[in-house]
Amino acid sequence: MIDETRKKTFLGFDFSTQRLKAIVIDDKYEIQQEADVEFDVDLPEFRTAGGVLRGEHGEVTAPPLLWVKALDMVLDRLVVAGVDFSTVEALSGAAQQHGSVWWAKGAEAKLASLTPDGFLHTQLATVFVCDSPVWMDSSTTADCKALEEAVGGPEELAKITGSRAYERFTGPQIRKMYKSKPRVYGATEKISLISSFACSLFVGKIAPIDLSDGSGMNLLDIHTMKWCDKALEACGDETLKQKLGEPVPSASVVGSISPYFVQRYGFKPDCKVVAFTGDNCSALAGLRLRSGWVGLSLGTSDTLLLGLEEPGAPVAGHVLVGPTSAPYMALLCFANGSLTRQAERDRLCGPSWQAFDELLRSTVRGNMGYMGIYYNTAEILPRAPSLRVVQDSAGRPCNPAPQFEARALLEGQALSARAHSEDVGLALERSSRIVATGGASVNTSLLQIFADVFNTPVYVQDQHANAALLGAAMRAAEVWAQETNTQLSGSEVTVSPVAKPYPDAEKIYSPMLQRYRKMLEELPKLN
Ligand SMILES: Nc1ncnc2c1ncn2[C@@H]1O[C@H](COP(=O)(O)OP(=O)(O)O)[C@@H](O)[C@H]1O
Ligand SMILES: O=C(CO)[C@@H](O)[C@H](O)COP(=O)(O)O
Repeated sequence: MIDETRKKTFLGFDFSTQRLKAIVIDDKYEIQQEADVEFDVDLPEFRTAGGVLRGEHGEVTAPPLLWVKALDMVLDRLVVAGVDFSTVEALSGAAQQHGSVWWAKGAEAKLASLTPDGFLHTQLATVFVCDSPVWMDSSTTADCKALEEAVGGPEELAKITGSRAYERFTGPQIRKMYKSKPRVYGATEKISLISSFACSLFVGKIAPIDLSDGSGMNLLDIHTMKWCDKALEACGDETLKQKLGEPVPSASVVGSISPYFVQRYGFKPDCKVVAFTGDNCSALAGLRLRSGWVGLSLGTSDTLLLGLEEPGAPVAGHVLVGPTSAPYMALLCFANGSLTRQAERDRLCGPSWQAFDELLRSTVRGNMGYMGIYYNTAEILPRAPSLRVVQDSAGRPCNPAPQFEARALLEGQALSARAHSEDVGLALERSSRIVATGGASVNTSLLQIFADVFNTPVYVQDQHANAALLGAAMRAAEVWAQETNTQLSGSEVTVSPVAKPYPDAEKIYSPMLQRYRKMLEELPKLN
């Protein structure tokens, strides 16, 4: 029997690219406490830039111990913020997608026998076989080709797994490890996604991969919800299935919290741990999009999200298993999001969003014909290397004044999002809305540009600017309520308009969209 009078809270985490965030909500979804740890700033000893380490040939990794140490830190920050962990009924989390964590032999036993008087990071220092390849990695083109060929071509792979082969997807990443570092592969007991790795820390055993994040691997059959044997065979040996474990629905309780957290932080022994999922999946869960609404996540990457009733067969972008009620979700991901905006801002006017905003305000919509493509990192959509292309109104290469570059950058990002969303059949109607979330969703000038370019109003959620984080805590609450047969008195999440398209938006941006498509066609292609 659940004691109705006792205070009940739910804890959510987001292990995203640049930081670890944590939030405590009550059973009415009201936010109680929050804390975060910024990897580059708070944990400089790992020497990351934007949360990652870069190699010479497109390899991008992060040390998993960084995330473990960040968890030690964020929990201590929650203690300082006054969190009473004994009120937490359930917790869940989100994480940057596609990255893989390679556990050494004996790791599971270690997770089960942590002593409460030590930090996690000191006790888990030797349980990882290597650094984790993350979603910005673009070094697996050959593995993508091999996987597509083995399964019967890119269209066939997309039909089965929801995506053609993408460099950052975990299947090609595993194949690269298997082929180029067989000793690392051989020494690995289990392979987790970053989401299931984070969940494992809480549950004290290797946690299962959830179906929604699991469909970002090019390994899962999104129709049968089982691993695709042909894809597994192409990416590893006969031990791969066992290394990955059986995937579970995202709304599963994977266990109770491990004794470590009970003894060290005062959690209840029956605090439930709900499967962790991908950050975009969690954002979709947190945004509660209605029919015709589209999510726009402006984190390190920019992504477009929406719920789907049917999987379809995408020509570009991804179909994932849905994290909540919609059976499937569509995802488009642009690698050059906030970090590119931030780097260009620094170059053009120094480290102030206000100064950047002043630059924007001294230009007009349509930017007098100046247009640009700014890829500071290899782009995912379209597949392209880092580059910069800036043109004047006659289509000539140019080097315009900073204010024109500022607008060219943001208009270019929004035009790219519109062009690619149209290409996958996403048609916005008069009643449509874009609901923005993520770190850059506080920037109303950026949201105004998206509203104009899409000719669609942009809203933000009233409760929190990070739907992935809020979504994690909400999923914990909902799955707990279902499991314990409890009615949540939960208030509805609400959204408010922040940017409305100007009446002449379509007239300005429709011809620019045609020009932008041409610029995209002329980009150098990756092999
Ligand atoms: N006012 C702002 N305008 C534009 N971007 C912003 C603003 N404030 C923060 N950001 C961007 O938000 C990004 C972090 O967003 P966040 O959603 O926390 O990323 P992630 O979840 O990928 O770690 C930073 O890279 C920063 O550039
Ligand atoms: O690769 C993808 C989605 O396919 C990225 O969106 C990652 O999931 C990183 O998320 P953020 O840290 O940018 O939120």
